[in-house]
Amino acid sequence: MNSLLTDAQKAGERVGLKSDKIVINGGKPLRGRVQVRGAKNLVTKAMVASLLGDTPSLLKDVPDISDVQVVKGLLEVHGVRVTQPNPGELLLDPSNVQSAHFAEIDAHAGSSRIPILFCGPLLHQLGEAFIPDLGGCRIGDRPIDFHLDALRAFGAIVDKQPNGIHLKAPNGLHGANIELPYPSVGATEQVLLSAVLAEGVTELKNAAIEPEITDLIMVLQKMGAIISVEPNRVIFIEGVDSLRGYEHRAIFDRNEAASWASAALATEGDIYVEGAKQEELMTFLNIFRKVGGAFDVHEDGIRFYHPGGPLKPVVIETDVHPGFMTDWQQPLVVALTKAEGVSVVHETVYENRFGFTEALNKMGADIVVHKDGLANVTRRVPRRPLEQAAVVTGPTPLHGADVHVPDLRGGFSHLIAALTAEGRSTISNVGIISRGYEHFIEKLEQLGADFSAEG
Ligand SMILES: CC(=O)N[C@H]1[C@@H](OP(=O)(O)OP(=O)(O)OC[C@H]2O[C@@H](n3ccc(=O)[nH]c3=O)[C@H](O)[C@@H]2O)O[C@H](CO)[C@@H](O)[C@@H]1O
Ligand SMILES: C=C(OP(=O)(O)O)C(=O)O
Repeated sequence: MNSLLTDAQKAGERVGLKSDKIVINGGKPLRGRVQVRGAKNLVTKAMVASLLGDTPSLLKDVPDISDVQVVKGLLEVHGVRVTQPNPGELLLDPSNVQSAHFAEIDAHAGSSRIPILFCGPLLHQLGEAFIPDLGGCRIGDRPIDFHLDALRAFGAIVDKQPNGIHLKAPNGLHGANIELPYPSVGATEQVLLSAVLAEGVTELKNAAIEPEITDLIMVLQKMGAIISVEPNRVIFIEGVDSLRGYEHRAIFDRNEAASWASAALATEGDIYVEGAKQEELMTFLNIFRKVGGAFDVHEDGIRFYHPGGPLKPVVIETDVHPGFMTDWQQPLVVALTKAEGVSVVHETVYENRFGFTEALNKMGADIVVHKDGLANVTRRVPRRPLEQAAVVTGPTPLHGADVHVPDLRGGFSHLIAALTAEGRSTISNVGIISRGYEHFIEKLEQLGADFSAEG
């Protein structure tokens, strides 16, 4: 891959995106059907889990997104044979797992945060691991201290190097008692992927319990792991001697589903999201309804639509599951610019996740970001020192503008904003969107959007 390309161009190139820029003529409601497949936030981790087995794994409903390609490349440099028996399926054969050179690993690390999850499996298989500096969305510092503390507790020796970290486990990994300072998704996955083959029992307190974590636990249980999820965010893992491959259909991408739902509402449209399920979206659906959106739950998907009438302002606090997911707020904020009154979004998970609002303001929105958050005595989520709040005053009609995608969800919100705006918008750096939205250009076409992808 050409090293002069930007991260967004590289991400787009991995899935065959023809252009890093699209021009949208807004003002047309999105109507039609789209399909969501496996969740980026599960599929990539299940791919890493295949490293732990001694027979091949078969993963189904794998979306064609660039983060999947990044993890595929990383597995391949470590000797895993990755093939596609049928569209949307990956067969992952770990029978020849081997060490890779740092430069090779670094070249494949891409814009994803998944490389950090290779630590436990590689330590089990090879006794050492090189992990390059991480990509992923730039939405805060995104430290990896919980990951490294957990790995040290298992007995790993961590050596920080200029471009990444090197880990060794000369005496293998041993079960540990770990309490996370915050229910981090990634750190919980790190513990799961390390503990399943560690000697002895691991007790993890303050674990994340997102649906994608439950799905990963199901994958690991299919492989032969013994994991029990207890009340109050406690997980026990009894280490076993070996694991086999799994066959698994990935949980649907609830973040993509919520994004299309927000697109339907903001554009005053009607989108049937095939593959969306109610249970994992319950918190989103409540807020969607409070804002004025309508939905019908069906067996094979959910229809999201604007039923007419004015949209209403809401107060949202993003949170860990079962709270309002931080990845849902950006697309929904576009609909909030159309609500009659003042909405507030408290972002409590990341310290810098309102970068996308600048572009919305350029398009005519009235969004004020309070960098130190806002006091609110009636709130549900305990206040975190890092949080910010966005105050969205509506309704403000949006007009076309030239904007640059800052991150994955922010990028999708830019697409929606441009689709609702009066006139023409040029959106650059759209390759980032292909990190997590499968075939989004084709889906926009299916929904009748008026746009062209420029070279
Ligand atoms: C690939 C993937 O699954 N990404 C998701 C995952 O990210 P990711 O797993 O990176 O998110 P975490 O849950 O770990 O992060 C939550 C918070 O914990 C902090 N933290 C995390 C680890 C650590 O070692 N130290 C630390 O301070 C982070 O900076 C952040 O403030 O969960 C997030 C929260 O649901 C989602 O927004 C991302 O879409
Ligand atoms: C923050 C996100 O992803 P990642 O953790 O992969 O950067 C996201 O999916 O919105």
